[in-house]
Amino acid sequence: MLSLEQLSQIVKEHLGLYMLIEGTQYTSKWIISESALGGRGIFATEDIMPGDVLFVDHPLIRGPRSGTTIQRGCTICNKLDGDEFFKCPKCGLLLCSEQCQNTNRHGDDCDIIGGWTKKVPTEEIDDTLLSRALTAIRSLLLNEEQKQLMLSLVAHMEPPHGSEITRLKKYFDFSDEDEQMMILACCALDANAFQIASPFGVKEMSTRGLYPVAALMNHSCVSNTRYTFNSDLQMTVKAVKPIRSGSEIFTCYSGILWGTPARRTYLYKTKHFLCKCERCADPTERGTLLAALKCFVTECPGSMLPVEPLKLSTRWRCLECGLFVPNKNICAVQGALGSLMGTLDFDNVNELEYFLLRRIIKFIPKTNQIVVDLQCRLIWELGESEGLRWHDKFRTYIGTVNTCHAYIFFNVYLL
Ligand SMILES: C[S@@+](CC[C@H](N)C(=O)[O-])C[C@H]1O[C@@H](n2cnc3c(N)ncnc32)[C@H](O)[C@@H]1O
Repeated sequence: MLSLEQLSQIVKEHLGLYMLIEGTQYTSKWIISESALGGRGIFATEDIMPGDVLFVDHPLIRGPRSGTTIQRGCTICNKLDGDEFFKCPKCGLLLCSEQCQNTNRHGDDCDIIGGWTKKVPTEEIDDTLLSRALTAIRSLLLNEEQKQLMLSLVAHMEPPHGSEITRLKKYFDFSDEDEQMMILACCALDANAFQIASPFGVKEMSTRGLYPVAALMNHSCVSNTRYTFNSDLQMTVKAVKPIRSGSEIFTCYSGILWGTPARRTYLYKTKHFLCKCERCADPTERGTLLAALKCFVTECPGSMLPVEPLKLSTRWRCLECGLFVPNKNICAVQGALGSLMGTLDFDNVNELEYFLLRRIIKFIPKTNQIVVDLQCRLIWELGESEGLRWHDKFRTYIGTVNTCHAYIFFNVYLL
């Protein structure tokens, strides 16, 4: 592990190239330091105002995500599967066009993979597996300093990572050294990678990037920054609220509109920690009641919330009639709601609208994250689809969407 001084130096060099953006010099208003949450974090060295750019990071490695349900697409432009897709005869990577095949990026990928001895003919190589492993494979292209930076990031070793690399050995021979580096890259990616947003409406493979400076930011469910990507996949991190000198600068690893049980479970499963931030500790989540469920007493109009939200086995209590419900019953309802959501076709706007207005609202309070999520999706779709404009539907949603969203964004994100 590098010392804080060594890490700060490498980070400065990594960012140095990008400090001058559109003629503006951004001086850093933060340092890397020990965090009370454990490990390192980023801390303000002067008072920071909302809108201030904190840094512009660029990925050490980027590429397809590694989940088993990954979509099949071009490994260069990320376009999703079509008739014209083919495997590169030299390396077996999936491509959509000669143009993508002729890019430097593919040339680099192909040089590494094409340099390995193939154990089977190219047609028999599992291109989906190769795509899942590709981001880690790209770690072999890093120079020594970049490797050092990647290896200085937190890495999740348990449960064991890199099965996609081990499985590749059925198709290729590569050195133990390469294997070790790719597996370490998988561990670093798991702990630190950011999913890269693609422009709305563009159907692309989901991708991720290892942004090493952003990766040093710890999580808070009431983060004080937000990030955006430009077309070159640079990530700009800006403050969204005043940050006092000496305070920690946070990002949010989970969905901000998820209720506490959903956020904490996600953070535990993916980032291996149980968040204890003040939003997680507040049963009402700053009055937004995002996790609320309807009271189990049929005639009671009340909402139920966890009594001690930081305890995984907490009882829940109705705010109206005071009924206590054991955690296992709450989990059963949450599981059933999750299954119900799993049956939805999110591309079908009419189905979503029917589900929201006629079905789900009978079972959960209007403040619940599922209602909020469906409202967001509908606003998005109705605002974008031809002949289905958001303002035409305005009256239907005005009571719920306007007040609910303004309230949630204000309380959760901005305060
Ligand atoms: C992307 S890294 C953040 C930087 C990290 N602290 C370091 O020293 O490099 C993510 C890891 O930091 C820790 N972490 C981040 N936010 C946390 C929080 N709110 N509470 C506890 N641990 C946190 C967890 O170990 C998590 O897996």
